Amino acid sequence: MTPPPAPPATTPPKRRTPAARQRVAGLWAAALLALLPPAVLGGLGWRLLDQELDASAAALAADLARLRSEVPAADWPALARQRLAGDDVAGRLASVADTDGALVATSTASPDWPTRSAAAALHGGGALVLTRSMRGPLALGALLWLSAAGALLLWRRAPPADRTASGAATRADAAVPALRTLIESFHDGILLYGDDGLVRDCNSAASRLLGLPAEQILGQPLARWVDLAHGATTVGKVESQAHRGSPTRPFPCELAIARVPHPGHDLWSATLRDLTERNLAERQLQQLANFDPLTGLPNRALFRDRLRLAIARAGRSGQPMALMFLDLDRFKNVNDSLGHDAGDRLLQQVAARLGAALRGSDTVGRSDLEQSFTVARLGGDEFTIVAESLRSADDALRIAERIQQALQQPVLVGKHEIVVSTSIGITVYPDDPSPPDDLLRHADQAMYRAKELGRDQVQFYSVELNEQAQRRLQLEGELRHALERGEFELAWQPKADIQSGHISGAEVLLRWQRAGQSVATPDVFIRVLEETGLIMPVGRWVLEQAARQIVAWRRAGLPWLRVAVNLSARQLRQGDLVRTVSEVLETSGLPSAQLELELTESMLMGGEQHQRLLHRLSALGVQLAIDDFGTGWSSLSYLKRFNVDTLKIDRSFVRDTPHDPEDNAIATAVIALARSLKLRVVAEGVETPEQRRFLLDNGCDEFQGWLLSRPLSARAFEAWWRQQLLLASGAEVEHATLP
Ligand SMILES: Nc1nc2c(ncn2[C@@H]2O[C@@H]3COP(=O)(O)O[C@H]4[C@@H](O)[C@H](n5cnc6c(=O)[nH]c(N)nc65)O[C@@H]4COP(=O)(O)O[C@H]3[C@H]2O)c(=O)[nH]1
Repeated sequence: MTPPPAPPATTPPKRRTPAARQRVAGLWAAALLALLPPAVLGGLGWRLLDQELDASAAALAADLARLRSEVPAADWPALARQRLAGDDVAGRLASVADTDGALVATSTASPDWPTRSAAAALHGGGALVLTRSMRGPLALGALLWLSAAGALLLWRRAPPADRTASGAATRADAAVPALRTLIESFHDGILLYGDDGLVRDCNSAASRLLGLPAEQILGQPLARWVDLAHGATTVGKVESQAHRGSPTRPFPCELAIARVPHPGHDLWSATLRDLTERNLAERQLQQLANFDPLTGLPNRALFRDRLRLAIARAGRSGQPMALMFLDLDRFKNVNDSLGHDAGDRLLQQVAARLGAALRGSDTVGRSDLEQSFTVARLGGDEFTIVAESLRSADDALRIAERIQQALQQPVLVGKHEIVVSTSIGITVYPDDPSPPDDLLRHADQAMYRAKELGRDQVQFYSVELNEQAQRRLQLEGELRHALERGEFELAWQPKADIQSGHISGAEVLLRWQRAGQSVATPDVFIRVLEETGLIMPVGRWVLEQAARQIVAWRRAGLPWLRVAVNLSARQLRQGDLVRTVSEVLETSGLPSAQLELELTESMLMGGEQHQRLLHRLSALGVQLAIDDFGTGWSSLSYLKRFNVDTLKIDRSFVRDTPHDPEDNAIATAVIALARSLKLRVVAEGVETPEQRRFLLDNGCDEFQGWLLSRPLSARAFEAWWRQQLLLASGAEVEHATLP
């Protein structure tokens, strides 16, 4: 790039500054000072010369008068001429006149102009005029005056430092190289230039910044390299642009211009600071503050800004705008099973797919209007899209469907092919005329509803949804205090040997009893507990309560009973589960073999970390059971790798046995798998004698379900259990009557 032409180095017509006025006054004073001493000296010298001439004339006249009195009158003129020719009057013109004024004698000298004459009367008559040239003394005086005036003028115009005492001057002289070294050490480029804009001097940083040796910079106009939009002599600091190398490349700079007082004429200094790195750092900071580092999409902060602008535009144009909230379905499973790196890569690919799906004006089959989209990642697996310039809410639905289609294609993450689906919540402005934060909340609520409807769904926001969300918020608030208010209870559901019907254990199930309300089952609140993290203290409470109860029953004379406690994925991920379990065992006195932890399949797939954790739990002597087996990401290799003791056939597979061949096949396959891996297999949700018979015939070990007992309060369970024990001890017949 060729630098712009240098602006004319003119200074605007200006009134004299105080400094300039001071300088002029100084000059007058200097001139006066310079003039006065030579004038005084000259006057005095002139007078002295005059007196000396008068005295010489008087002495010569006396000499000539004596001569005239001593010689005869006829000889006197010749003697007079002889005397005048003597060296006394050398250089001076002397003329002697007789008493009648006739010229008697005259010397031969002819003094240069200007001359001065002195007359003396000859004793006895006649007169003498002595004339001498004043050129010599005058020339000397003029020379003296000039040199004095010159010296004074120079003194006046020299910088104050130069007018210091000689010692200080010596020090200043010595400081000059040090000053140069100092300037050379500056990282900023410094260029010195005159009113004409031509560079007089520069430090090596300037030459480095401009990418040229100093020789190629000196004598050249500064404007060749630096954009001087504000003028070359406008003192101040501005951000500008400079040009480096040849051919030149522009770079941003900070330009500071200062006036440098200098004898004779002012100089200017331009200090150049390269802003390339600073600007880069600023851009990086801005990037960090506004964009998600993983996907490069706008983050929540930038998204909020864009949403505000989009609302304003929609308000002006009257064209609806849709806000979509996307959440990937079962993303946690990917994270848990394939690890966070895989999860990250999946999110990156989803971001790219969203961008690709929305690119182009025919996104919703329209080319008449220029639509614009903002895709952002709010965090985790949550994405938002602002779609502007819609015709109606239908457009938003078509966009959502397009996104779903785009995401349905399998994503390759490492060696794994993953199929993701997404739940989408939509709210449309101005149908929903809420402020930005509420719009976001409404889209989020709609997304929640979409998830509840069974994933991979699209749901629009509605007033009813809002009410539902309000209820959830209220639930959350109430759950936060449920533990301290003692509102949680445990329900106990027995498990029995499928053959003998002997009680083999019990599963504890959480219940929430709010004052004045019916008992709530986990489907009402467990998800909220998990999402809010409240599952951590509540989960610990369940463990403690269950262990304490079993020990209390044992102390009350009942046999040991293996108790199964459900765990949430969050309890595995967060906190130190092994420590919690061992503390609970220790404080309660429950033998570890009497505790069974029920996990879901997806929890097994949390990679190495979960594997280690489960091994440590197993090392404590605790039993591990896989709940709802067959519903998740069943993987035989996981079963082998973890020290699992029990498989539980999910009740959804038990429900339609023995009538549904598919369920029969799954149930028998799980049993066969458990047998071959030497695991205990428990069927849950057994409600009918036929189901029990079918499971028994196929080799199931234990069963659990309403056929045996519904979940009971601790007191009811104890009573039921005692009765069962009684029956078992005295009346085997009773069991035999079980179908
Ligand atoms: N239709 C039918 N249902 C039967 C039958 N027998 C038992 N059930 C129900 O099946 C569920 C069995 O528990 P789950 O599969 O571990 O599933 C549990 C478990 O995953 C979770 N949960 C319960 N308590 C806790 C807890 O303390 N911590 C955690 N993290 N989760 C819990 O909540 C889920 C639901 O618990 P509940 O509502 O108590 O529902 C229980 C139980 O009441 C039957 O014959 N027919």
